[in-house]
Amino acid sequence: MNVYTVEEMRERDRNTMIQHNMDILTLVDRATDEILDVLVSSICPQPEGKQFLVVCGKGNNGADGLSLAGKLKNLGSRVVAIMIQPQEFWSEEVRTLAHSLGEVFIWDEVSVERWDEWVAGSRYIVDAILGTGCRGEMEPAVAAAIAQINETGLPVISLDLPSGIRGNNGQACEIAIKATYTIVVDGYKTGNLMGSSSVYSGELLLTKEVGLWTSSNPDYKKTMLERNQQKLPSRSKAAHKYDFGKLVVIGGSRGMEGAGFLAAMAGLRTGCGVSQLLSCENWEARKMSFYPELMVDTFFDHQGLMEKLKKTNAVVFGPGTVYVERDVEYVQEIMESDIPLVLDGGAIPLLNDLRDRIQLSKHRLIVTPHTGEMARLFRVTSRDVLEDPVYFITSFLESYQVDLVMKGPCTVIASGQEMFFSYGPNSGMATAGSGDVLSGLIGGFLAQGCSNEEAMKSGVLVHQEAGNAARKIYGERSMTSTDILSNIYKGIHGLEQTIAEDVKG
Ligand SMILES: NC(=O)C1=CN([C@@H]2O[C@H](COP(=O)(O)OP(=O)(O)OC[C@H]3O[C@@H](n4cnc5c(N)ncnc54)[C@H](OP(=O)(O)O)[C@@H]3O)[C@@H](O)[C@H]2O)[C@H](O)CC1
Ligand SMILES: [K+]
Repeated sequence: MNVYTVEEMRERDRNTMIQHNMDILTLVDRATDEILDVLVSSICPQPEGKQFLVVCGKGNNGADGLSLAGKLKNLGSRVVAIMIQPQEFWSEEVRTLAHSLGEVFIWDEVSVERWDEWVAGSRYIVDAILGTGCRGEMEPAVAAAIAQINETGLPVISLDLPSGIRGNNGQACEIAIKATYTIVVDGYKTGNLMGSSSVYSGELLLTKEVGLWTSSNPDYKKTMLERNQQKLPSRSKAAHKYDFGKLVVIGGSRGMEGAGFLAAMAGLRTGCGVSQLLSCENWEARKMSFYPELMVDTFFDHQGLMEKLKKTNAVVFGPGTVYVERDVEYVQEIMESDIPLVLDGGAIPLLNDLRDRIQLSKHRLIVTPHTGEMARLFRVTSRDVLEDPVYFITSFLESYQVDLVMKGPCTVIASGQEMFFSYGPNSGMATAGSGDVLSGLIGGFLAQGCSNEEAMKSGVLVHQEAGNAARKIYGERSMTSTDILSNIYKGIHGLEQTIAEDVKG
């Protein structure tokens, strides 16, 4: 399933029209065939006799609304179509569609009584006010309509995006539609997945592709992260524990001891044979091991560290550490050895110190910042990153030449010329230690010989599913990172099951 920015979507529309000699009305017609298909199959199986209140804007999102209204009418539904803007502002396409629909009302001319009567008689509201064309400032008439729709209590079906959610970053304008369903046309927009979109979108439902031109060579190919893209490391019954790899987590510090333990333990749960937590001299992990199955040790200098990393297949550096300049040399040494390395937490700011030396790394580094850590690296605010996440992801790849897992409500894996979006909103994942579990999972897969891409994908998928399983038991409020950790097995089972089904065909 592809993901597009608004600019990419516009380019696709433009090229489809030029290369296939197609006009906007044909595109809208194709889009609403697919929207109707989703509406009937997933929301309202018997639309005949039911009333839909369809509220439309002056652009192509509004054209989608009017075209859908016509098709619902043909199926025997009752339709009340309202245009927000007066006629002089309508696009050519909107004019044509409104004309063929027959009766269309203008927002400013609708009395309160009429509105109340329509709301009382309707089963659904269709929100076709704004789609990908939404810009920041909200016009008063649009804001008023959105507020009034939100107050009705009726299920709202938003077309493409909830009106007021911006198509690239998912940020809400000062007001936005609170949808029950959002039917997304042709491919996810980055704004369907990121920012606060999950608060407004309700259930996301994607239409089939509508036959738009698609670049065979995009700057960055963007897709949804899907389970069936994965394979797990193989396991032999005759194996020795070192055959399954050894992970070392260099983590924890005074006051943040648990982070290192969570990461090391998460790694062990992926199936690696040995997992060790190493702490440096200022905090002796040995004195407080929470888990008997972990090896725990301390190092005091370079030599001590490299000695301890013998027979190590992957290192995660940074869960629960704080930035110390001395760590630059430790990280550099690991980079120059043959050991795959994940930089997390307190080790992320070291990237700026290491910038000139990253090319010396034998393995491409994996870095796992959340948006705040990303912002600090670029010396901007988190708000700046949230305003244009795709720009910052691409800048990150280009500036540092590393692989990236940007953690957030929608975690994004970025590597080379590709991005993978993992969408599955769960507020319970925003809890202390959740990121440490994730970096440990990625490290655990790396230690078993997975490539960076496989380890990042499996790590993110397992983390999300373990989080969903923890939510089922404890709920989003009460679940903690220990609960995510103890449900990792369910995430792994999920992946194993998908792989088994794929093999069966
Ligand atoms: N890509 C596809 O497969 C297809 C998508 N389609 C649908 O088209 C929309 C995008 O349509 P577009 O016309 O580009 O944009 P919108 O309909 O979202 O709205 C643009 C108009 O709204 C005005 N606007 C923008 N922001 C605001 C605001 N905050 N307050 C008030 N008004 C606003 C803007 O007017 P200007 O004054 O700036 O000129 C625009 O005119 C996409 O989302 C799909 O639903 C088609 O189906 C074709 C296939
Ligand atoms: K909309």
